[in-house]
Amino acid sequence: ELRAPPDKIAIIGAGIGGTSAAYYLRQKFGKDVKIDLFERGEVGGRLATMTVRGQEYEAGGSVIHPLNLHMKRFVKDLGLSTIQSSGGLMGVYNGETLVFEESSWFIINMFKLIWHYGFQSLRMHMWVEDILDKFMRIYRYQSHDYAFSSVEKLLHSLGGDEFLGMLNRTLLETLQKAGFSEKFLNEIVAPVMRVNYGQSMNINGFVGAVSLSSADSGLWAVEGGNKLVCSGLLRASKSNLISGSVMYIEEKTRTKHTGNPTKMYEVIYQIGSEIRSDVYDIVLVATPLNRKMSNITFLNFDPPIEEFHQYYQHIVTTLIKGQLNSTLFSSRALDKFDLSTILTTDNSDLFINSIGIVSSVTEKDNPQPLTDRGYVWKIFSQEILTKEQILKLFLSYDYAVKQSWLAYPHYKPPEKCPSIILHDRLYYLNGIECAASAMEMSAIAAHNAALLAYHRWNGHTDMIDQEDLYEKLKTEL
Ligand SMILES: Cc1cc2nc3c(=O)[nH]c(=O)nc-3n(C[C@H](O)[C@H](O)[C@H](O)COP(=O)(O)OP(=O)(O)OC[C@H]3O[C@@H](n4cnc5c(N)ncnc54)[C@H](O)[C@@H]3O)c2cc1C
Ligand SMILES: CC(C)=CCC/C(C)=C/CC/C(C)=C/CSC[C@H](N)C(=O)O
Repeated sequence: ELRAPPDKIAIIGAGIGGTSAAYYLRQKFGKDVKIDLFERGEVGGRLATMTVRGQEYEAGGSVIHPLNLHMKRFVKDLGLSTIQSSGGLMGVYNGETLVFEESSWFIINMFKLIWHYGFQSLRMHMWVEDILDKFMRIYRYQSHDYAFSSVEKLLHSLGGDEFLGMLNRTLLETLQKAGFSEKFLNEIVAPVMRVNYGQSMNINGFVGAVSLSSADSGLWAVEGGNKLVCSGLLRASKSNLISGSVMYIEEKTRTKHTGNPTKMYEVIYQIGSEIRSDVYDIVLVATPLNRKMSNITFLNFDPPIEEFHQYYQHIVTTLIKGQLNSTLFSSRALDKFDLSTILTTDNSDLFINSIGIVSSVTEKDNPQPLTDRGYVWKIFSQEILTKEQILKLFLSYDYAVKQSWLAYPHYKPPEKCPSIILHDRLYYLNGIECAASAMEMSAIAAHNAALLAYHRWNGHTDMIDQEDLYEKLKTEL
């Protein structure tokens, strides 16, 4: 019942979304389809490293959850190795003092948490676990080849109205309703949102839960850099990398070798000063669609493709090798200061969101000071740090590098996610970021888009937007 596979597929963007789409499209459509992957920057996109004194450190997407099964699978299939994220002790600074400090003794830590916040930390853990449990259903659905035509339908199939409700309410509203105290929210939850998404608790409840899951143990990264997954998937998918910038996509009618006039997509792109074009049966857009980030124009579509104006949050990653000025945070001298990560509260009025010691992408053990004059610290801030600000943070430093990002959507519930199907055979992956931006979310969107493109090409409508999948697959056991 299968139609002949398409001749050519284009994917725009070689981040984790685009490269995993290439991998899954190859699995579904087989070896004969030609897959072109367009990338105007570096393969990896928001997975990138920066170098300090000859060592590489993650500058963008850095930690992966132990239950992120697509990322786990890629690493295994590609023969890559992993590094466990080193714990270290965390403290929370409110602009005046450290309102919470972890202890290296598990039991003392427990007592501290209970003393400060009662059993809220445990309740929060259970709340996140319950959401993760439902979220994990996606792997079952995808392993049975089911696909969804919108982000909302995908989320509904996992967690029903509860998940859709989370998209439409702020994390603050959701957690207040669940009875968490102001103190716990301000001193623990808000700092986690600031380090992960550079935003307040006014982000949507779903991305809030994803963010809180990063407090689980067992986080990991890829040895050599997470971007190795992208270059590995590109190779494994036997796709053709075109290092150029896509400017326009236009619908065109072409006569194929069968002699039939066929609707196709012309992709017009720039390499250096040269403009080229090629036509494709299927196109997947794997980059956020907005003027600042991808600047792709859709020409002559009837009806026109909707314009996307999603605003992405500006975040700066700065890496500094130096000696922290611990007195900024505590009256203790540096030799008594054992925190390796400092988060900040929303009202801290500080020019940073967080600061923490980081390991290089090859360090298997706990981070080591590069010389006796200091560790490498990673700082997240809304704006580029001035020299005066760096000198406030460090007693001395001898190296600083920075990278500015349009990092993730500026979350503002209620969220209306962009469509996955932009046109007949034109698909958009990054709409999923409106629910939550993370490597695994891009991989899930990529697998879904590959399945959707495959089923729509072959007319398998029964594999798309099936309701009650959880119950159906349960009885299939
Ligand atoms: C600072 C930071 C920290 C993060 N930390 C984590 C983390 O710890 N864990 C986690 O899971 N996630 C994290 N994330 C989020 C994660 O990195 C992203 O969700 C994920 O990498 C997005 O991948 P993507 O492939 O969808 O998009 P991208 O990586 O943005 O890929 C899109 C690609 O398309 C290319 N492109 C754009 N326009 C065009 C065009 N016109 N023509 C050709 N190519 C084009 C771009 O150059 C880019 O390479 C972090 C992100 C940032 C910025
Ligand atoms: C998608 C699911 C279920 C889980 C992903 C959990 C996760 C790893 C979230 C992190 C998201 C994120 C944007 C983190 C940014 S900062 C990361 C880190 N603290 C750093 O210092 O770089």
